[in-house]
Amino acid sequence: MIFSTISRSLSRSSRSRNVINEVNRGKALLTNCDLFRTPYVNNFNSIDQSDGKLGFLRGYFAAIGVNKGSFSNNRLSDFNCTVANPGLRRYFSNEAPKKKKYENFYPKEKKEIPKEKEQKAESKEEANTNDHRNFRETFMKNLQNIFAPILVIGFILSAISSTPHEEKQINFQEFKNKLLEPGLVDHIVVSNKSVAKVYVRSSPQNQTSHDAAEISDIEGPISRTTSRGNTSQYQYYFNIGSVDSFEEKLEEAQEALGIDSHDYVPVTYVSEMVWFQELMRFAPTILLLGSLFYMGRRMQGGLGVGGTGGKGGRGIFNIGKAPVTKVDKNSKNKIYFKDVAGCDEAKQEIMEFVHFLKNPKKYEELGAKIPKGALLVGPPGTGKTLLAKATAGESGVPFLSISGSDFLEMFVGVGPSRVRNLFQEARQCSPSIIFIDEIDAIGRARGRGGFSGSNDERESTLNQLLVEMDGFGTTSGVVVLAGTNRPDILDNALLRPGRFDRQISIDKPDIKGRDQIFRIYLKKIKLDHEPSYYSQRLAALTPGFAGADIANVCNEAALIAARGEETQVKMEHFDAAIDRIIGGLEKKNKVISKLERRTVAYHESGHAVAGWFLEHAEPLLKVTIVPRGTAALGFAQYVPNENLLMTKEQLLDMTCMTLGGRAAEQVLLGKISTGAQNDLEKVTKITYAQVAVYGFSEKVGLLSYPQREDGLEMSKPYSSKTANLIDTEVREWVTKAYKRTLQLIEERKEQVAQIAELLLKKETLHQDDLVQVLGERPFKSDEMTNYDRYKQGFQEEVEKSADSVEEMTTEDDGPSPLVPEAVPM
Ligand SMILES: Nc1ncnc2c1ncn2[C@@H]1O[C@H](COP(=O)(O)OP(=O)(O)OP(=O)(O)O)[C@@H](O)[C@H]1O
Ligand SMILES: [Zn+2]
Repeated sequence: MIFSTISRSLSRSSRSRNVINEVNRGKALLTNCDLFRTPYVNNFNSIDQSDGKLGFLRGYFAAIGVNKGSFSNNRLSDFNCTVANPGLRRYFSNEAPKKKKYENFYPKEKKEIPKEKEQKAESKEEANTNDHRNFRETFMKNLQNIFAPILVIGFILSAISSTPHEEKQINFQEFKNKLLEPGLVDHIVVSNKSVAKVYVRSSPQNQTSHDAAEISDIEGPISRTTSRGNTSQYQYYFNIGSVDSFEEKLEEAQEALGIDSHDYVPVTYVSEMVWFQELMRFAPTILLLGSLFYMGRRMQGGLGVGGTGGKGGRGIFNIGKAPVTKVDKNSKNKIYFKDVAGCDEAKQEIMEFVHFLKNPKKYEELGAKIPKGALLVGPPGTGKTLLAKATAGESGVPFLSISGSDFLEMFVGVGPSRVRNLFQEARQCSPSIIFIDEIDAIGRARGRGGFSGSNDERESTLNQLLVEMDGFGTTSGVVVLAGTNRPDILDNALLRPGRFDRQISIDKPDIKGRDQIFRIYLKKIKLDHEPSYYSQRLAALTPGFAGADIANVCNEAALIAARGEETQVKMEHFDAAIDRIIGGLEKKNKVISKLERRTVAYHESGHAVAGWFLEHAEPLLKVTIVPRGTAALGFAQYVPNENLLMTKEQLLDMTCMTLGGRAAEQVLLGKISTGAQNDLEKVTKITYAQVAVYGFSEKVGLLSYPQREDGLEMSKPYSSKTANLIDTEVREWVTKAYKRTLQLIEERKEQVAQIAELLLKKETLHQDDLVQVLGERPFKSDEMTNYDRYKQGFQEEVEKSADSVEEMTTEDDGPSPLVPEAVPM
């Protein structure tokens, strides 16, 4: 099923391509030619996909060198146990140091890749999951932070308040007998109406003040001079039931002792504050306030859902503010145009905008209205975001970047308010540039395709965006760039002049573009040759790859080299990396019966031989029966040329080559298998396109009914009669093509068998092996094919242009050299 993976990306790219074509005044006619522009593979399909996951895991372990024996059988659950088993874990940990090796492949000063990745890792998801994981931890920590001090303070206070003085608790009886009777009581202080503190004279009342003074010298801080010139000390206390009963009892006792009522012990009443108790009284309030504060802090980080995730600073009251990344003059890690290879036209157009921004007067004087925005359109991974980042670095004006989905929030009204705030911020620092990535998240056509309630919110967000871009009271000085790979679903109002005036299309790079992108990424890798040696060959090998795929190839190659304990990355590693990217992981230990292997070999051999002897078929690069990916048992890989147009003959040859596998099965094995399903699917698609879209069929005529990619089409634009006609025509064409293929395979029967046997022996055959068996390919084209380029490189052809591009882009200071070219002076 290799093709399924490719075709998925293909359908995306061809979809956008479709649109781009429309936009580009129907420049390229053959949208479906994408089929042939990607590294084209005919693969043998297996029906059994159930063990895909296990296969993947096994592939992984095979690749990292884990003993196959670890897997006792085919069940996935076994994998779980094996990972839990410490032995395997050791394999993982053994892996760890190897990672360092991988770093070897990047020269030291080039630490950019990890950095870039770090930036990517700031992605919301990751931050959010981290948030959740850490929530409990942080909560506990905060709990400790807040409450531990409170507890400690409380403890200290309580300790202070109950500092063990030498006071002794006594009862009233003792008080009466031991203190009152000998006349030692100086005075009594009743604290808080509950405790009577007895201040004791060191000597009975009748002693001289001289003695008392002597005593006072030795006494501690609690002593105080009494009103009678004597010192007293608080030494005893006792609890009283109530003030009344205490007074009564005291009076009684003094009366009984015959003390004169004038000499009665003076009693004073005080209310004392006990710190700890007071604190405890306020504790609930403090707790409440504390937790409110804490929650508030959490809100700032957590409630900024869809924001920059945990960057913090956005509280619940800030929710209407968009999570913008701002780049200005002083920002570090800037990206420049030289970091974006290819897409020179797009660079020029963007710089034109920057020029508008910086010198508006010039245009306004002539009565020209300055364009408001540009849409960067292109398939995924072609560098739209990268180009926008580079614009930020290059333009020198403040650059506010946000993702379309960041506007949307779970609260109603947040989206529009974020748009308002974004533009407000941009206007404040104008001239400035706003970049909205993946604008389709909010820019989808209104009133279409959605039953969810979130639609209203999205629509009002879009409306606000429309208003901000070209509404009442908007001022100039702000340019809006937006990236999307689905311009077809955008609201028309967004695309009209005055809003996104221009569409800058960034297509998948052609061979030169790929060469340049490879150069950028190869520079970061330790190679055994010059980067240019590889970049040319690799560029020829990877038609249909976007910039992101190319970056991936280079990284993957370095990883594979590291895994093999190599010190340099070589061509074989790049080969393996490309195979892995287009075909998925190798599944060397997939259990395949001998018969199946034979079927696969003959099938692939059929493709190879058919392609070899068909003039317009793509030259084969290699054919393999090593199972790869989720379900493919083998595939043949071609090096397609980047044609913009395809002729009927070319398409016929393609069809026959694709049918070659099934034909070989039928002719040589006498049995057909399900393996050709994918091929047939492809053939059906190509033939339908020829008959119903490209007007190749005489019977159907020069009519074109392009299929809508979103599948929203309910009724066909033609009658059932035409539908019938199309169906019969397609069937006829395929039958004819198959007959032709059968004939070809019949003629070359022996060669097909030879190749198949060789395949069974060697598993992978390259073009050289085929030449040995089949002889040189009988067709020579006058033009250089991608395969020739792959073989020889294309030194002169590219060197000039590459140099000129470098000249153009490497100068950093001063106005970009692109500007004068772009702007008509
Ligand atoms: N022309 C290029 N030059 C250098 N690197 C590139 C180029 N195009 C893509 N890349 C690499 O691919 C990565 C992904 O590109 P980017 O995110 O810009 O793609 P995109 O077009 O915005 O994709 P999407 O539409 O999926 O968001 C970049 O980070 C960069 O590493
Ligand atoms: Zn096939």
